[in-house]
Amino acid sequence: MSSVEDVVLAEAACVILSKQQAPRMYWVKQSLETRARYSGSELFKDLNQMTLTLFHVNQAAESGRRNFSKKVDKDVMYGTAGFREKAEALDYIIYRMGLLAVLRAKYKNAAIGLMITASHNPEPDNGVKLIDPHGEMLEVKWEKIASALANASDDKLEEVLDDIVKSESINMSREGCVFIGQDTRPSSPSLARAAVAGIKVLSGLPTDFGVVTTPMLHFFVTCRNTQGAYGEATEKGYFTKLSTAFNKLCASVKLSGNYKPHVFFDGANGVGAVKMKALAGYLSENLSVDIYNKGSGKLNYMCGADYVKVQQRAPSGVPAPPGERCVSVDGDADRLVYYYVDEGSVFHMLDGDRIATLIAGYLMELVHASGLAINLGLVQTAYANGSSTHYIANVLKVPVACAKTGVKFLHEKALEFDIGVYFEANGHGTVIASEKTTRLIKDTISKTEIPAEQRSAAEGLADVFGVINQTVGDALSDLLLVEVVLRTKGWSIQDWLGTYVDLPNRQLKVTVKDRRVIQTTDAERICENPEGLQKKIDELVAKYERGRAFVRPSGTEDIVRVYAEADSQENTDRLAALVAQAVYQMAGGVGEAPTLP
Ligand SMILES: CC(=O)N[C@H]1[C@@H](OP(=O)(O)O)O[C@H](CO)[C@@H](O)[C@@H]1O
Ligand SMILES: [Mg+2]
Repeated sequence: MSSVEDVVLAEAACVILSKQQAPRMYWVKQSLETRARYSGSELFKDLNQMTLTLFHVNQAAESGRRNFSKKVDKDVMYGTAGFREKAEALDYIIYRMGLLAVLRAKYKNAAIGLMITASHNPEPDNGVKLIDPHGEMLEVKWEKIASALANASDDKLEEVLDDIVKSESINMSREGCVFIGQDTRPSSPSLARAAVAGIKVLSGLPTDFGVVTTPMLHFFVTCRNTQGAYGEATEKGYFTKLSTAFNKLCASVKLSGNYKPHVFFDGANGVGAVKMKALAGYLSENLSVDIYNKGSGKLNYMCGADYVKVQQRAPSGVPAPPGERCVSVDGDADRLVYYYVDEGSVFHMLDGDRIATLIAGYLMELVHASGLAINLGLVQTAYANGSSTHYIANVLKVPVACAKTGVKFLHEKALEFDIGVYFEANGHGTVIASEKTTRLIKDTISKTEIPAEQRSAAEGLADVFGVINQTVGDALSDLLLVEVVLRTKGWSIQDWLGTYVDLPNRQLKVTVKDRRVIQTTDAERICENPEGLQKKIDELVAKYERGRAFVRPSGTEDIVRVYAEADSQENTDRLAALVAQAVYQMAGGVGEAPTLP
């Protein structure tokens, strides 16, 4: 037994003795005595584990009570985007997520990511989410564990931590490596310190990457856990991987048609602007980027991808001439939307559905040209515009699947295809390839007996997977891929918009007493509870040409969302308002009732 472990055991005994927890005191004493007798045996290892756990868990709870006491009584929930709250109510949650990240890292025996951000939400908010070993979102079972840990009272903290260690059989002597990232919010640095405190008290190993985009942190985690096979876990490694593939793809296509290698970039006054500036330095003359909303204004205020998508208008602060291709990213740069304003000052948006169709169409062409038997599919949510679904299925002839809102559900569904493209209408999405497909593409490139054209298409596919961040939707990486496709096709943004016509659509929010009364099925397209609500929605929808509507409880806000589309904006707005009224009446609406337009 090493002297370090001796000290740990001795300290554990002191801490627990001093708290006069009689049963535990007895237990630790016994374990120390037994150690002497069984030193070196399996039984000793178990006892040592238990004592280590007791010590750490006790220290974590003590330090939590002392420095990060629980401030709010209200229960919080680890939702589709982790925890999101007002920043001042978050330090204890983030401290506890630091603890949980270490437990998860020890459980998985791999590095785990901890990102501090509230994405597109207002500047005074903040949040935290954990990233699993392959860059995925935290496993659903652990979301519940995260909520239980965040909601435990200070005096129950030790018990809850102990339960997690025992129920998940966590080996506490493993390394607990946690990668931390933060967005540019003023509250982020102190919250990152809370995370580090939580990580250290459980003897975890924090690596703080400072200000990074959420997708960069996903990338770093994946690089680390693949021992560098996915790339190098540094900013330089990230920029180099993306830009090398992008520059190669650009070099293979001459500038033609209406494509101009230039975009106006709205950075939402956040991290996207900072990292785009760095990335632009790697792109040589293949793309020039004019960056606006670089951080002098308020984060996400009247700018950014969410503002542009929801308000359906151009952000302030971007002086783009009419007809010019513009993009907006959100506060942590995992969402991307394109837009332009025409000569008549009319705003045109090209959202996640458009990006998905553009990319899926391009990939389908490469797959056909490569002659490979690859099953390509596209995953959307119920929020996808009906016209986009029709275009993908009937014009591009790419199979479409529908998943529940929330990236992890889309990602999961996309895994069912050899190559899965997934995008939420709000601009969050990416492309993933199965291991088998990645291998097949690689093998094809190296087989000289395969015709050169097919090999070159396979090389194109390989380069697409160099540009795209497969770990998660990534605004910067998606931007590069969209630019490659437009360049290849020789398209202006107007040409791209011309592929199909969006149906008018409207999103509304309804506040109800308890949004959990709304229960849905069939990828959230059907409402099962409250009884009778779906029947009412069906009746309303039937009255409108090309009508479609659904309702679901938000995972990130305390509201119910209503979505509607129909043949005209006027009809759409009316249908949305009627459905909102039905929700208000049948699902316990509070505050002012929704009014008709
Ligand atoms: C309609 C909509 O845009 N919903 C968003 C929003 O979720 P809600 O559960 O709808 O609040 O935030 C999620 C996290 O960013 C994102 O995945 C999702 O698409
Ligand atoms: Mg985001």
